Amino acid sequence: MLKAFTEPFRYPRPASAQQPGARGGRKPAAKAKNWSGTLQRVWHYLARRKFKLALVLLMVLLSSGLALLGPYLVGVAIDHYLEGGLNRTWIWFLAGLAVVYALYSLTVWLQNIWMIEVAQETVYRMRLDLFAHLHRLPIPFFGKRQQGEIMSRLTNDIENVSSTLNSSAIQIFSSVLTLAGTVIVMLSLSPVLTLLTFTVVPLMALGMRWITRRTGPLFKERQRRLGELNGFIEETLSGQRIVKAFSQEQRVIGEFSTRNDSIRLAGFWAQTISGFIPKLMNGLNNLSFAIVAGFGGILAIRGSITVGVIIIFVEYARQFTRPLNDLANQWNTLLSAIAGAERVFEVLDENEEAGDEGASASLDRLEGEVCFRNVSFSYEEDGNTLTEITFTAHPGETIALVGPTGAGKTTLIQLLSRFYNPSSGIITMDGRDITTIRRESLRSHMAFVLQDTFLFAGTIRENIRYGRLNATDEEVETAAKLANAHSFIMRLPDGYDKKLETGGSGISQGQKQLLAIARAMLADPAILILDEATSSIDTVTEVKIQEGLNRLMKGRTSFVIAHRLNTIHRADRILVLKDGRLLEQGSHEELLTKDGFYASLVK
Ligand SMILES: Nc1ncnc2c1ncn2[C@@H]1O[C@H](COP(=O)(O)OP(=O)(O)OP(=O)(O)O)[C@@H](O)[C@H]1O
Repeated sequence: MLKAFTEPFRYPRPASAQQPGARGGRKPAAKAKNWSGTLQRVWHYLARRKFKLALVLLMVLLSSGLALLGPYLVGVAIDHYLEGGLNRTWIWFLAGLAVVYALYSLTVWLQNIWMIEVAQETVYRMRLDLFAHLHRLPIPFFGKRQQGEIMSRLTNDIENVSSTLNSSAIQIFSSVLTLAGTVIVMLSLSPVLTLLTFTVVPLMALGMRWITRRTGPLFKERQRRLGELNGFIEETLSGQRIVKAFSQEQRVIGEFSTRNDSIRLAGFWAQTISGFIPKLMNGLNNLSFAIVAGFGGILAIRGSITVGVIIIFVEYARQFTRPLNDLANQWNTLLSAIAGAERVFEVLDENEEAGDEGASASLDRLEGEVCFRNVSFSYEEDGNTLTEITFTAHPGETIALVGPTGAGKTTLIQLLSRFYNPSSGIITMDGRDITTIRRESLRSHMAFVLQDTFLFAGTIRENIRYGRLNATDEEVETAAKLANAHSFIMRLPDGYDKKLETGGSGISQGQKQLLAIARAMLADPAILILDEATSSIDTVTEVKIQEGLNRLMKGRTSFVIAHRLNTIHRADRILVLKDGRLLEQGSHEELLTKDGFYASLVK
């Protein structure tokens, strides 16, 4: 029972937090840049549950105190037995000991569940804040970073913080307390025996340092290679069609095998070397046990200490090496959690979509007049993607954007929807500078039908309703009818309730386009942005799409990135872009007469 009592309590770690191979919680310590700042911000989250946290701390204090009291009472009980034999007082001692054990278990259990509650609430908030913040970040942020990398902050890094808060944080705190308490009680009982017990500490520290210095870089290397392997898996799975189309399966499997093997090797050495830690600790523990027993025995024979004190020291010697071991184990976990929290805060510190601070106006109505006045823009510091663009689109007009690849057609649309702000010049809608209008309000008057229509996992009905969330079922169906999507939807097994998988696999390219048109129809915008599909669609569907689009564009100012000659033909105005400059503008006939760049493109 004594052993069970003094056995260090291990907080259960969620399976996902266990690093395969990082035995004993020894994970690579990614370096945190600003310790105190990060801890303060984590504290800010934790402080939401101050009362619970205070209870946890109280329980940690109590359990640490009880952990010290147990062995002490055992020693005293033994001395008492040696002196007075089996009597009433001795029975009371045993009963007291049982109460101490029970209270210890209770306090540990309470601190554990309360801390889990606080930790889960903390990471729930952090996750929510991060996700909401990601949705307020400007588009360039997503261009600069890999999707997988952002995802890993939302999942791995937050999980790292979560598991550390769940377990390591209080384990470290209670280890420090137990260690301090043990040393104080040991010193008060026998300073000589305390010093003798401590002779193994420098050996432990040196041994641990020697081992962790070698395993740290190995675990880190293993994590790095694992990260690279994840990237490789993600890439090959999402590019599966290309892998198969070019018969690259064997090469891909070969490369995977090489990468996999390098992880195996790094993991093998990291674990083999770190496997010495428990052996070393055990050996040194036994040594300190022998020292206490041997020298304690001599001291007892001389009468300077009692047998009970030797028993207490034996237990304490065991007890103080454990917190040391725990501290060493948890340290790396703590460091990597701080680094994880830092990565989360790094994203939280990213500026939200710029420019909305001064944009307080909202648009109740929009006629749809769009003006570009000397608009220039560049993605990079230097260079110009668009230069001095000036044109006016009157309400209800269809504007076709044409030009060779890389001319700046998409960029012009990005500026119009305020995904980016112009470097110079001004864009107005109904005469108002669009930088003064809140983005949300501005975009509520716009709808997009893009080449790569994104359909979410959900039913067809839900996907169309994305255009206007409060639309009724009837409105959804009316929009689908106007978009020419109704007939194909009705032919599907579950009609409007057919479930689509992410990306809309299961329906054809043309059908996706029809759904996108229905979605835009439902949004009923004043301004429409169309990116005409370049992929060939069968003639029947093509006609349906065209009909749907014609109905959609009626009465709205439409910008079409046009690829088909008949779309361009029908446009009220054509903007001809080349190398970021607006070379020509006018109707098809006007531009042909001009016999410039457009005429040469048509020819
Ligand atoms: N996020 C970005 N960061 C840096 N440069 C970019 C970015 N997006 C586009 N560019 C560059 O800006 C220029 C204009 O690109 P844009 O996509 O507007 O051309 P486009 O006319 O739409 O071409 P396409 O018809 O091929 O789609 C190109 O030179 C392109 O390389």
